[in-house]
Amino acid sequence: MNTNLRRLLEIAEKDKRTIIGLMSGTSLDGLDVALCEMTGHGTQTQLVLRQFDTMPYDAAFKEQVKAIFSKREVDLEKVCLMNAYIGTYHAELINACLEKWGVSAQEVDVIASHGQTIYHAPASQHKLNGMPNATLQIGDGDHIAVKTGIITLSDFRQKHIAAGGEGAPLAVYGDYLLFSEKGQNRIMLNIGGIANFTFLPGDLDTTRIFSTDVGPGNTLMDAYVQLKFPGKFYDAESEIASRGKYDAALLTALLDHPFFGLGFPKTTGPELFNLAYMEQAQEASNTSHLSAQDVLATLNRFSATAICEAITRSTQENSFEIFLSGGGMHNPLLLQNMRELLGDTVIRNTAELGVSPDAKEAVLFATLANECLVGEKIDFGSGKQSIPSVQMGKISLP
Ligand SMILES: Nc1ncnc2c1ncn2[C@@H]1O[C@H](COP(=O)(O)OP(=O)(O)OP(=O)(O)O)[C@@H](O)[C@H]1O
Ligand SMILES: CC(=O)N[C@H]1[C@@H]2OC[C@@H](O2)[C@@H](O)[C@@H]1O[C@H](C)C(=O)O
Repeated sequence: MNTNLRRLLEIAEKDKRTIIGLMSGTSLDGLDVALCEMTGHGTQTQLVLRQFDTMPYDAAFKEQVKAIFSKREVDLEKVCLMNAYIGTYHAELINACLEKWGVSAQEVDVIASHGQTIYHAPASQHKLNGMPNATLQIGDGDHIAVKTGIITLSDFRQKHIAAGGEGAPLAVYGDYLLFSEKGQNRIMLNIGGIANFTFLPGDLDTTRIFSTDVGPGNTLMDAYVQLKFPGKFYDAESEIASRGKYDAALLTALLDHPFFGLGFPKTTGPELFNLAYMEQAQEASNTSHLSAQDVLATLNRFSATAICEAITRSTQENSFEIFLSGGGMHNPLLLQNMRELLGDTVIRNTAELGVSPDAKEAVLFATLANECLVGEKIDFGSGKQSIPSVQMGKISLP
């Protein structure tokens, strides 16, 4: 038997697995690297987060990715090159983390790599009859496996689509396995570039679990800051937006899109929520004259409104607690706007559940890899909210 295949079987038979989860999102702030120790599987999964770092991307790399990111027309050669380049770059960042942590590659059983989404095309957005939901993440897993010497699982989203989903959100699997709590309805809300949440019922009725994107999180605010304030990547501590006030006419125009009328679940991305979307709303509301501070305050209110309206529209429960994760939770004005819109709803974060909010998405991919290696079918959701019951991840042997 191939020695790597034998190694894979040995890993699957271990009581405890050491898995590195990776996440690189739409903000392009860096590669999230989470070193996880996992025992069990399914609802018996036990996780210890041993190490976590976000390895920052250099400015040149951010520009290289942005040149091929969420655009209908791109230089195909650049896409081809970046698939290999990102795989190699991620491998280098992983090796740097292992050295920093004093962990040898031999101690790591597998890597779970999300890769870098460069285009997301659910049928509700591409509207091409007869064509499937589709999504594309690059950063090839074979390059990571060879350059770290560690078996690597990658490209998780394709199986989700093959089994009837839109390739996202995948957080629902880890949210359900790690954060369900009897007697407490929970909303696991991730505020990344795009905001998404999972509803976890306190009665543990798995047919009532669902997960959906809700609209922009940080992505529009970040894009606008990068446009208007060169050298800045985001509105740290909402310092800029806090000096403005939101414009009701622009907010109404931003919310006036068919996406917000779609049922749940649904997914989206910067393919829709981008600067062109904002400029169209400004033209429609005759608000192109607004100051940068007022526009940013309005984009902040827009994200908060999209999030809160989706939660209240989709959750029939009269009591639930929200657990935040993702970088948007560090945006004070966004949280203030959400509290205004949600009243006395309790807003906490996943650190209170033992998982750093910044590490959560990388941890979720480690959980998906664990399920691929030792999990069994999980049946949850129902009807249109049904969630593909599949193990995900392509396996790359070093
Ligand atoms: N101190 C802060 N003040 C305001 N915003 C912040 C702060 N820290 C982080 N953010 C926001 O969080 C973003 C990074 O968050 P995160 O890493 O979750 O994004 P992401 O990985 O792109 O998410 P996703 O993959 O879900 O799109 C930053 O681009 C910024 O918008
Ligand atoms: C195609 C893609 O990369 N989607 C991301 C994006 O970022 C947030 C939201 O949109 C979510 O649906 C998803 O990532 C998280 C990790 C998910 O799949 O749950």
